[in-house]
Amino acid sequence: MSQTNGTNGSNGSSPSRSRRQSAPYQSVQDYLSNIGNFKIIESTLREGEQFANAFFDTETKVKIATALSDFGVEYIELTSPVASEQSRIDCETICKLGLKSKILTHVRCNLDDAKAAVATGVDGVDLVIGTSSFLREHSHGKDMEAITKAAIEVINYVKSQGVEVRFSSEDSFRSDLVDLLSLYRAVDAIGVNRVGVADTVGCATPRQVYELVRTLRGVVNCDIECHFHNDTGCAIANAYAALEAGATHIDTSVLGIGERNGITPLGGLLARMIVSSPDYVRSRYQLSQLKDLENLVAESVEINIPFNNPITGFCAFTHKAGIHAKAILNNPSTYEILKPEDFGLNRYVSFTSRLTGWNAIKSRSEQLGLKMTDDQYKILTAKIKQMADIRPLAIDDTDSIIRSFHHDLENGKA
Ligand SMILES: CC(C)(COP(=O)(O)OP(=O)(O)OC[C@H]1O[C@@H](n2cnc3c(N)ncnc32)[C@H](O)[C@@H]1OP(=O)(O)O)[C@@H](O)C(=O)NCCC(=O)NCCS
Ligand SMILES: O=C(O)CC[C@@](O)(CC(=O)O)C(=O)O
Ligand SMILES: [Zn+2]
Repeated sequence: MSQTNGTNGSNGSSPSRSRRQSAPYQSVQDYLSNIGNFKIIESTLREGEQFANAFFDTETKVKIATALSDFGVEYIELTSPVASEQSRIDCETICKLGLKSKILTHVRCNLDDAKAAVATGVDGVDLVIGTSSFLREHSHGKDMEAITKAAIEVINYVKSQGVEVRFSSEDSFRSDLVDLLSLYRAVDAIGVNRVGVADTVGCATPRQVYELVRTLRGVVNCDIECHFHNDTGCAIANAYAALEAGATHIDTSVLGIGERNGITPLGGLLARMIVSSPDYVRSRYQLSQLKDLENLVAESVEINIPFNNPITGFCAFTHKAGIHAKAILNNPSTYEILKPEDFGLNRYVSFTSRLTGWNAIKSRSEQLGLKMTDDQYKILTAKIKQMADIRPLAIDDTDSIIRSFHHDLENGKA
């Protein structure tokens, strides 16, 4: 595959014109929308530890937390200190690193857990309690009145310790809306910093998310955090819909790792957001570190990065079909909404298949320093297609065909 630097084909159009071209379906922004002003609560070290393959020793947690902070996420959420003695020690260790990101830990909504959380030295405590009938009946057994009472008691305690506090309702999308709004209103009234909406089972659609968050935005004054599981493949779209509706914070994990098939992935969310809010995303996050960050986490939990991962999947910036290749070589925006250079990556134009066209072969020949006429490139392309019809060609194979064709031309044999 040949690499292009993405600089050819610039059309030199005015900023407003190119903005229109890059986002043709963007409408005038809704006044509620936070797509250009959101914060990331990075939960690889909490939700991510719930991923089936995850085992993070202290050294790995420190490496991941440091990499996340260097990347620029605003918050890092850690496993509850009551989960185990090592979890508690690790939480204290990470708090003492002096990272740029604020450190949070995630605990059940009870006083004992909250005291253990505050004692670790975190900047904030994320409280959670299930509000759906499923969880009220089968998880903790509390009714809405008892949940509200516990929430108020625990939030007041955390606030009294001078620590930021968030209150989230687990399984929000299968909870009664009136119950939910009354609970959020009650915690907002006592000064909670954020309320959290959680699609715990991944059942919500973007439209449902938009409607719930927009309604909630009218009920509370505090920030709104959203957490989306990916069971039905909507986790990134739901995060986007939440921001459009006025959510302020989105939970992510690197590669989306978490309970079952996980949550909104950090890279996937940024792929979505950089298209909508390029200046905001480029100014806040060290995008060229994304690949290393994903590799670090992938190695830690012993998985491969999926081929179709946004941004870092091995073929995310590979263009194969001849029609695409020609246009990409003229102007990368023809078939790319993301710019690989934003992430310190390169694009590749394939020139080794039966789908290859002569423009790609011309480009590759020129990279090899071999000049021919357009008609000669076309004959050469036909030969490559003939070979590629028989078996997949490697780059070296194709380069050899190009070189030998050119050599024959020079020697009057072709
Ligand atoms: C938290 C933890 C230490 C509790 O362990 P445990 O006492 O052995 O209890 P179990 O895990 O079997 O059951 C969960 C308990 O939490 C209670 N609970 C569940 N959600 C709760 C909530 N949001 N607020 C308060 N209590 C809650 C349940 O009622 C149950 O209590 P029980 O002892 O009366 O049965 C353990 O589950 C753990 O290490 N968890 C890791 C963190 C985690 O589960 N995170 C998921 C995200 S919420
Ligand atoms: O604190 C939140 O907002 C989300 C919490 C949680 O991750 C809890 C869980 O593991 O079930 C969820 O998905 O509901
Ligand atoms: Zn979750």
